[in-house]
Amino acid sequence: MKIGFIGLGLIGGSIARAVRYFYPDTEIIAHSRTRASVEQAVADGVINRVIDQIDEDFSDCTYIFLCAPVSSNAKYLEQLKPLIGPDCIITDVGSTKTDIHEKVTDLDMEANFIGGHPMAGSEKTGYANSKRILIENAYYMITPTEKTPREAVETYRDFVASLKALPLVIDYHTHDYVTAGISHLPHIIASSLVNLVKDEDTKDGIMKLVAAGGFKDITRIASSSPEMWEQICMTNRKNISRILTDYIASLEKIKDQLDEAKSGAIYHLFETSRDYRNSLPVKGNGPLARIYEIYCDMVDEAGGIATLATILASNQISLKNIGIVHSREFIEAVLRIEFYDEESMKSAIEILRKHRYVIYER
Ligand SMILES: NC(=O)c1ccc[n+]([C@@H]2O[C@H](COP(=O)([O-])OP(=O)(O)OC[C@H]3O[C@@H](n4cnc5c(N)ncnc54)[C@H](O)[C@@H]3O)[C@@H](O)[C@H]2O)c1
Ligand SMILES: O=C(O)C(=O)C[C@]1(C(=O)O)C=C[C@@H](O)C=C1
Repeated sequence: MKIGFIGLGLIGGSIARAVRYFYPDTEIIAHSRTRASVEQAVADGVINRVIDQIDEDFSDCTYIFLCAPVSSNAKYLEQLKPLIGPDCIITDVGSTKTDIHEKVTDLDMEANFIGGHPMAGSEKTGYANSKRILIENAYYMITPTEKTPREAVETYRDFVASLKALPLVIDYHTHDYVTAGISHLPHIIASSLVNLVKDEDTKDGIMKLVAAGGFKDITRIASSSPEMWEQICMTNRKNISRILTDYIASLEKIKDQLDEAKSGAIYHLFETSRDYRNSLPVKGNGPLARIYEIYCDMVDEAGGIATLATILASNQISLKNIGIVHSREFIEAVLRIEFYDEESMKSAIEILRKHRYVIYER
């Protein structure tokens, strides 16, 4: 198998690493704007060759992954059209799908296109931050066209699953409606909140100084790439605008409830969100979902860690990792204990609590 990548940053690099791991003999070629990254990928053994411009080298690829920002991906279709073989599948990883599907239709390339979008990522960009396990256990949305051969869709779905992601075939309109709500609006909220705090801070910047877990948890994604997010917003304007309208209305409702001191309504706001948030499925949240960790108050005595480890070992519970953490979330240092599976973690919590350890679960 030969696979081509155009754009080899966080997502392209992560997929290339997964392909290299699960299909070591695959020939992987890549063209990217950042020359240093693709050269590093060759040095890492992740890809075989750097391609300076889009040429016949892409002609015999089984799959070509477009992994640049969304609007840039769409621009490559035209260059690829005269080059690709009849069975080649061009796929992308872009966060919006309508724009690229419309370009594919305009160019009459539907039989050779399957849209793709792994629901995993980070606020960090670039090949240097790519990880083989990034897409593992993450939903990977697949948006075929009406003319993509069904066998090609099935083969591609199996390929995605073989990289340990969770394929989900969906139409591209639904994709853009859904992602506006669970990804695009949250990014706008995070960035606008950060900018609001920047503008409302005291002259001596006390808000910035004391900002703690709450602010940091909800705004991590405000550090994401402006180039990528500008293109996402510009290619899903209608869906984002619609849900933004509903969101603004919900904020106005909350403001009215506050102004009128409707405490029951405010209680209901937090109660409903807590129940829904707590019901989110754990499966499909990317590699982080597979971390089974707890935090435990440090016992301030010599050999404290050894005692705790011995209690767990004598109950046949293996530890994956154990270490002291100094985190702003906890007043004192705590012990972070990581397990191999959920069952071990649950048993450990029960046993340690019986021994009067104070445990914090995530
Ligand atoms: N970051 C995420 O969380 C995330 C998650 C899922 C999907 N995506 C989608 O994946 C795609 C890539 O995002 P990323 O996070 O990997 O970004 P990134 O910035 O880490 O990587 C983009 C890569 O594309 C290259 N590039 C940029 N413009 C190019 C062009 N015109 N031609 C060739 N190469 C170009 C860059 O040099 C870089 O190597 C985007 O379409 C994005 O919507 C991102
Ligand atoms: O975890 C993050 O940092 C992300 O923003 C990942 C995230 C998201 O969940 O919104 C971002 C964009 C993608 O298209 C898919 C996933």
